[in-house]
Amino acid sequence: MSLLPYEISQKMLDMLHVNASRNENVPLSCSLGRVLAEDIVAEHSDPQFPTASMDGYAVMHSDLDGRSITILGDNPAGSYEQRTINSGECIKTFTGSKMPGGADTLIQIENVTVEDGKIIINESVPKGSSVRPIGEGYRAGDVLIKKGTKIGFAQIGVMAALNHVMVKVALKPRVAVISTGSEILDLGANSSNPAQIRSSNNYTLAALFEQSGAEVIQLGTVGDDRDSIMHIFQNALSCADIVVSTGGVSVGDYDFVKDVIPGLGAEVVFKGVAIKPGRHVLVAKKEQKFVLGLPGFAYSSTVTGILYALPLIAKMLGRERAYNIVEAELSEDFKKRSSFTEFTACNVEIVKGRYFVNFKDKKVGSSAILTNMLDSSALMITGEEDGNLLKETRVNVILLENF
Ligand SMILES: Nc1nc2c(c(=O)[nH]1)N[C@H]1C(S)=C(S)[C@@H](COP(=O)(O)OP(=O)(O)OC[C@H]3O[C@@H](n4cnc5c(N)ncnc54)[C@H](O)[C@@H]3O)O[C@H]1N2
Ligand code: MOO
Repeated sequence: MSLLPYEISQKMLDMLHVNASRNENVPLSCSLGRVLAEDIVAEHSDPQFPTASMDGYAVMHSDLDGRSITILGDNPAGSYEQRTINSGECIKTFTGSKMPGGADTLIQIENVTVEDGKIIINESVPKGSSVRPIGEGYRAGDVLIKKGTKIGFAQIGVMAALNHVMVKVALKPRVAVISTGSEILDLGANSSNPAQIRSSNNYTLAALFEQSGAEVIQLGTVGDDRDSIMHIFQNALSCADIVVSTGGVSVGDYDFVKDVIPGLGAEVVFKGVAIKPGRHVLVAKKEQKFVLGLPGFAYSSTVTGILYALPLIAKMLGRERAYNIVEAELSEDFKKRSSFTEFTACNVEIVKGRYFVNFKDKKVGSSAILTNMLDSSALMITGEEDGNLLKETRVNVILLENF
């Protein structure tokens, strides 16, 4: 079986045309975790007027020379103060109030004594003190949040401040997930013999895709039966943008998925990539939809889900990239196991702003070991040309948080 180099498989994936223009309007309060389908531009500056940031007296700084200053009255927050002060005058002004015209400084209540309708300055403050200038936060016309951004708490707050009651977000791509294999038992199903294996792949992948912004259609498990597999794939294709299956793509007598996918009328983009784990991965396209046949092993299916499904989901959402790759330094020697591009579960530590990689408690074995991805794990990438690597070598790692 000839295997495609990893870099070429990624280029081919990247060249696939993906429909990235579908969007909907949702209430701001329902938009957490969704992906913005438009730039958020400030319609006004923040603040729109010079605004007090302390409770005190709005004054002319040149008056703070020890003289007493006459209080004209109160200016509570929210009132549209129209008065202008002249030299020798002040207005009691509160945190959040628009500053009166003529005032350039706010002297706090704690710094003055009030006597006979006047303030006496006990301790002066610098010019402009406790006044938020126009545009302190942003100016009208500033692009505050870019299209393609995943909405988090800060984005929600900024959009609320701009009175975005509704938000235009990318439609969630629909991803159907299927586990194949006669030996696998779906969650909660009774076991009839100890050789059966509890299915984890369809749940791992569903969680991974949901975390990446997709809507998941969980289709459970199907046995190694050509007709049943064909039937479940046809159903999946009728309702999903991407169909992702695990198992049945290698060379065994019961590996039917690799034959069923072309039988669906899907065009195989590639099958077999020089990666470890996941060399049997199959990517196919049918019109605007995609079918991914991932290998059955739990670690292989998760890694190939990250490498081949997440970029499609990200593109459909209009996001720039599916995951973050950072440069890190090996804290220990690393033994490469194959001549393929390898994705090795590792621990990532941040020390003084730099990433370091170690393999403490990571087991070396088959591609079934999903527990290697627990804790603060990442995937270290070593290329086809790499051999064993010495401590302190710089490597690239895929961070597995914040998809
Ligand atoms: N003669 C060869 N044998 C194998 C080759 C090969 O090239 N020649 N490739 C090996 C590699 S590498 C992989 S990866 C697997 C991939 O095989 P399949 O995709 O056909 O997967 P299965 O055989 O169906 O399952 C493999 C393994 O994973 C377990 N599994 C399956 N589904 C689930 C699930 N939903 N949850 C948890 N675990 C699952 C399954 O029980 C098997 O143990 O083929 C190698 N063989
Ligand atoms: O393709 Mo397999 O995933 O190398 O174990």
